[in-house]
Amino acid sequence: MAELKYLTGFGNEFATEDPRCPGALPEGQNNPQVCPYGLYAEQLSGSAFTCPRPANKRSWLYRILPSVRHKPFAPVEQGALTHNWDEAEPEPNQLRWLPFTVPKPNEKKIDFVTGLHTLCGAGDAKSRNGLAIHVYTCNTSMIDRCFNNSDGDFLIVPQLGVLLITTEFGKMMVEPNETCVVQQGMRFSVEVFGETRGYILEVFGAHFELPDLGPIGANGLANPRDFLVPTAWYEDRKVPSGYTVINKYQGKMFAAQQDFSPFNVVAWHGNYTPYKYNLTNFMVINSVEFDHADPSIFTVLTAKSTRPGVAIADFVIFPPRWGVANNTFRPPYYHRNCMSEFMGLIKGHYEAKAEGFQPGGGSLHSIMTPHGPDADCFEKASQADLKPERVADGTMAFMFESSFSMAVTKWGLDTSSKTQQEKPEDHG
Ligand SMILES: O=C(O)Cc1cc(O)ccc1O
Ligand SMILES: [Fe+2]
Repeated sequence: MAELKYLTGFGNEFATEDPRCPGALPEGQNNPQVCPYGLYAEQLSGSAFTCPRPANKRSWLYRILPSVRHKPFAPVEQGALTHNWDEAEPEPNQLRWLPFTVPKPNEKKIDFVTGLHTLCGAGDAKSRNGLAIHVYTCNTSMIDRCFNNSDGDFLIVPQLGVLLITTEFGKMMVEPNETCVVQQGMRFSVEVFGETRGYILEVFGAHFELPDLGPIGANGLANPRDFLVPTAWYEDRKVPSGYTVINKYQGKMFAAQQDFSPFNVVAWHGNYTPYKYNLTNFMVINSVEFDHADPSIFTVLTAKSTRPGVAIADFVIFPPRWGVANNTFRPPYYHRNCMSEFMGLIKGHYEAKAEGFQPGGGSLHSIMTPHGPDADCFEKASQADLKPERVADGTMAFMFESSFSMAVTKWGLDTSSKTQQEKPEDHG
């Protein structure tokens, strides 16, 4: 496949045409009486029409047929995806999962959508406030099927296998150690190339933003120019046997048939787009004299709540970096947090956790659940010679941190990946 081209910048006003159709973008207006090439103009709104300018998001898509040309939506098999937070009793203990099992291609063919499993979450899509954490495990590409999430935005963290994501806005290749965001309502289809696994942070009612930098200044952490946005790409493809548009709406899966590919957008402009980001571009800030800084210094993206400084969810990474602090216990401190902490591991190991935390697995430390380094880590770090040292080289752990008190799903508690929680005697 030819190298994909991307536009650059976080939240910019972009304009792009498939090079096969120069002049497809109307000039000077959004909906001329007749669009170039006889295309249909369609707006996709990502914010209320009346949101203040900095938060106002919409894009104009110029397409061969309008999205409305579909048969009715009807409920379909739900699998392990749910927004029902009352399936299981509350569980305040530390939870830990071994790598989530990926189905072998010769066993059962599972694509990205059928491979979605909800682990935990809170709040709801109806009142537009909350989150869900899913894992996807799949082995097959979506063929003549696309997905759109009417409930919220997906921040996708691939851990195993590359995703080739075709969206209405164009194509993105996303590999482990990268992340991508597909926002509410954007149709996409996922091609995979073998056994594939990753994590999804879904937020309802907010979009991801770059965190404010305060005294850090104008640069640092995830820099806006490193975010990549697809360029327009279309196919003019009739599908007489039926193309399936899957729609997650209020936590339920629906499907509608149409007789053409939805990836028929010849040109688009706007600031409401999917995007991707390579985690190695993160400009890491840390303590250079003493003490362990809070992990908020590693925030890549935040989905803010209406309370200042309080996130519906943050996406935080633990990248390779130098540890230099003097007279300091350098690993994460023991703590109890008024936030929920779900952690996953893309590669390598995480300094503060015992053996059970492996790439492709996860852990949940819920609100006020005590946690911290295991005894071995405590012992070593308390006696370490504090010379400058590389921390976490070759590794990438991450955290979805939320102000919501999350419920764990039945699947999350019953999956064979669920393992022994940390034992008190492992600590301190
Ligand atoms: O619990 C964890 O491992 C995540 C975490 C890391 C850190 O450096 C400080 C606080 C924190 O919650
Ligand atoms: Fe923590």
